[in-house]
Amino acid sequence: MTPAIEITGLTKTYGRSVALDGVDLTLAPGHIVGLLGENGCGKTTLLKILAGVMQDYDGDVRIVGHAPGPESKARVSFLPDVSYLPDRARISDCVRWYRDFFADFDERKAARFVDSFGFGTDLRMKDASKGMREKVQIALAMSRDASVFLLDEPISGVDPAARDVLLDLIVKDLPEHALVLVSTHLVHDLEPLLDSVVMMRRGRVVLTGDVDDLRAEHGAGLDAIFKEMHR
Ligand SMILES: Nc1ncnc2c1ncn2[C@@H]1O[C@H](COP(=O)(O)OP(=O)(O)OP(=O)(O)O)[C@@H](O)[C@H]1O
Repeated sequence: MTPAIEITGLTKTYGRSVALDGVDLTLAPGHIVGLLGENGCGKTTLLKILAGVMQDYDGDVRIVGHAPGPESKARVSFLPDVSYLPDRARISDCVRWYRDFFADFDERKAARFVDSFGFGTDLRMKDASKGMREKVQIALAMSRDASVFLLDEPISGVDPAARDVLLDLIVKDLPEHALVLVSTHLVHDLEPLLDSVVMMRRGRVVLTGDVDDLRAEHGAGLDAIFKEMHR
């Protein structure tokens, strides 16, 4: 089966600063993978390149066999770590834009998700809290029938009780064979969801592995492994 993501020698610099330093990474479809690492280690940069929104890099990147571009973008659902929905938009507008823009968008699925939040589709983004915006953005991103979901810090703004609801939403009705690559600092919250992890440090991938294998090998949970690595 074609890898969901295949990266060879990926290097990205911002001026003299090296954000990604020769990243090699292959991820198979059908997994939920945590992208972990300290602040500034390159997670967002990596996700932006995979999403096709950052084009200036060296190395080879393939998403389901395609270099980042229109074909890969049609297969990738990207949730950035910033709020991108316009203030004036109502939730119903956002749902309509997604429907018009993405052929694989499931409007009924999105409506179910939004319904479950209980704040109605007339809500304007300017009146939504950070957490509410995050919920809407996750609902939109997860309502696509994508092959690869790239989620950058999806639950950082929501309260602990809402986190579980959103994590359920992320895994619920996931398209078969989809890869979910999710960056997070909330290792403990995401650990139950993850099949495997990619740990980064200073622009490099320093550890990859199956979560159960890592736990058995280190005799500790991901949080402890992460802290140990970054000590
Ligand atoms: N637009 C930019 N211009 C210059 N340097 C940048 C820019 N964006 C990121 N960087 C630098 O690139 C490196 C990687 O940043 P990136 O945002 O990818 O890290 P991150 O792992 O997502 O961090 P965090 O966990 O804090 O979100 C950092 O050193 C950062 O300062």
